[in-house]
Amino acid sequence: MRELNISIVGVPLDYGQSRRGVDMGPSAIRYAGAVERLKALGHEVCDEGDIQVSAVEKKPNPAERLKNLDEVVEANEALAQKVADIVKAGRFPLVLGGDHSIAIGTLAGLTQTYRNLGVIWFDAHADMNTAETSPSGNIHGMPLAVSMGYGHERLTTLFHNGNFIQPENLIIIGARSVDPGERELIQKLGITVFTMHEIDKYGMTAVMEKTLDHLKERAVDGVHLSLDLDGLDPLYTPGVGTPVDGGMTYRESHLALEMLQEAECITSAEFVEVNPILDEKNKTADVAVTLMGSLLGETLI
Ligand SMILES: NC(=[NH2+])NCCC[C@H](N)C(=O)O
Ligand SMILES: [Mn+2]
Ligand SMILES: [Mn+2]
Repeated sequence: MRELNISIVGVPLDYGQSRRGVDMGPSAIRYAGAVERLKALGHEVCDEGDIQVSAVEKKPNPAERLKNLDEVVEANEALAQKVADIVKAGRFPLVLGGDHSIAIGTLAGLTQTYRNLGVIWFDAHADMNTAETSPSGNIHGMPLAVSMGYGHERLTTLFHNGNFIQPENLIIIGARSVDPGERELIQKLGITVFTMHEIDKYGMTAVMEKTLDHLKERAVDGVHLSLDLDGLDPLYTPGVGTPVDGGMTYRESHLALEMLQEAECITSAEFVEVNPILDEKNKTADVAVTLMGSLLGETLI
């Protein structure tokens, strides 16, 4: 097993969507024992604390296409800088959300160093809306579009050196709620999506083998795993703001991450959308931590 120098960064941000509570995700994940679990596997772990997120009152503003744009930009700029510094120090960034808009900052930080980054996006959603296509105005539904250069200029230029994620380097796994504008962009860019249909039909083993083969063919120089806990079925992860029935099982998700561990390809990861207010006895954060274990070296025997 690879022994890593892991830097944990919490992002207590909930401005990328409308429900409060997901800002407490990092605390819930720490409480579930993330640091201890990873140390027990032999990794060196440094908890670098949380990114500062300014506290303002969330006011619905019907004229605002993108909700809380200033706050989302500010937190993501700080996160991008932090992630870039962690990578430059030769460490493995492990980012704890927070809503999924934080992937904008994580990916902007990573692409400072990685020129041909692969991204595995584990999610019920495609998160590929723009201001024009979004049904909600929630920025957590937009980070993938932004990371490929589509969307509001303040988001696409955030901490940016013009090095976007190549659409061919992106793989979405577990999708089952895709908006019309997202479907168009997926088709236009030829994004690889393994929806629940493909997972049901071929099984998770085949889906992960195809994912790994694809990234190898693309000759990526790093692979980021962005794991939205709503990718799993809400039976297992009820503490998320936008649950969608018919998701991946607990074992399918573990298998996927165990296969990524066996392939030793992941160079950074983030776990997002844990909302302890909506959760049942911290179940969703507990699942996030057991998944981190599988991703980073835990085996059943
Ligand atoms: N990261 C998430 N949970 N995203 C949910 C997005 C839901 C919907 N597609 C929207 O754009 O509003
Ligand atoms: Mn989602
Ligand atoms: Mn998401």
